[in-house]
Amino acid sequence: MNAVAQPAVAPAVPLDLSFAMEPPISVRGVDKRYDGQTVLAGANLQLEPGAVLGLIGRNGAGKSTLIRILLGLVEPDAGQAHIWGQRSLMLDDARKARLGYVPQQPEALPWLKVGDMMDFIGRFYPRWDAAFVTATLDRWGLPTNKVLAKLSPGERQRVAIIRALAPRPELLVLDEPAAALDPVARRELLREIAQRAGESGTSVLFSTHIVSDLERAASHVAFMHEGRVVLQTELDTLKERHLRLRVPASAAAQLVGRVPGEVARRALPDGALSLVVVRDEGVAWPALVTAPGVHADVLSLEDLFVEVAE
Ligand SMILES: Nc1ncnc2c1ncn2[C@@H]1O[C@H](COP(=O)(O)OP(=O)(O)OP(=O)(O)O)[C@@H](O)[C@H]1O
Repeated sequence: MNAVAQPAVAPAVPLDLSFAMEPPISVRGVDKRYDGQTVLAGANLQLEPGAVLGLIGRNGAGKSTLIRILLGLVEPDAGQAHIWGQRSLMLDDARKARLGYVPQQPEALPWLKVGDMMDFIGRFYPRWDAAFVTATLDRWGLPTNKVLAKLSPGERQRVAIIRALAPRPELLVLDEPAAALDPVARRELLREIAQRAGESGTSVLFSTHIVSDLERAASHVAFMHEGRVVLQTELDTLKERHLRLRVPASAAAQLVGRVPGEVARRALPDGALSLVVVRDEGVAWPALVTAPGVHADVLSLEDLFVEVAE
């Protein structure tokens, strides 16, 4: 009898859930310089199990670099990044198998047809959901018989998203997943992310500069500015815990040092100050909030982004 060639199937990853209690992502005091330029300066980030964390920041703020460091693809100059309690540079197979990543510009295996690439990659993942791949390629109108290199950037990004979701990851990291997507595709993606987090408890980190995407999908938001995460907060309590204060020039001149809970400060043309302050749950606002002439207002997510990123 002729031996029939069988596809090489990766051995099943032993089920080790001992790390499930650890935070999916923990980044502490990470520094990175490129060619003498400081890109990350003491960046911290924490993702709790089941949370959907949107990482927002302007172009060049350091989001992709932080993501690459936390995945162990780039070595930091200082500080530590951990995935489920293990150093990102030394991730074991059990953790890698439960991690999905969509890079900003997916470029892997461009010579393969979409369907062949999915079949090939699927062999490496014990929990690969082939039915999800077929159904989602069809639902998102993606051709299985087209070579990846011939897809549009948006189509390639959607293929990369399906590829990252198919192994049913418990941690999903997406670097600007919506950048090349049209508004309809963006909504579909955000719905998929929110559904995964809600139904399967998948923890998600995605970077973006689109505030409305955060409002649709995220439970938490981290603002990145000039290489640091300047603020990380829950979206539901954002409005109760943050205030913008307009401090008139006369009072601003007497302000010595930082105000308790201060997260951003901007000098206004007339000598007044615009301050953003945060308070912990159950803690009173600083006295400055009710000082004569000080005007306090509640911030929208977009206001807060503008205040911390200016
Ligand atoms: N490999 C590299 N070599 C040199 N400089 C780099 C490298 N990677 C990133 N940088 C620089 O680091 C800075 C931060 O880049 P990064 O891609 O992390 O920012 P970002 O917040 O993701 O930006 P964007 O929103 O535009 O994608 C930029 O000034 C960039 O030029």
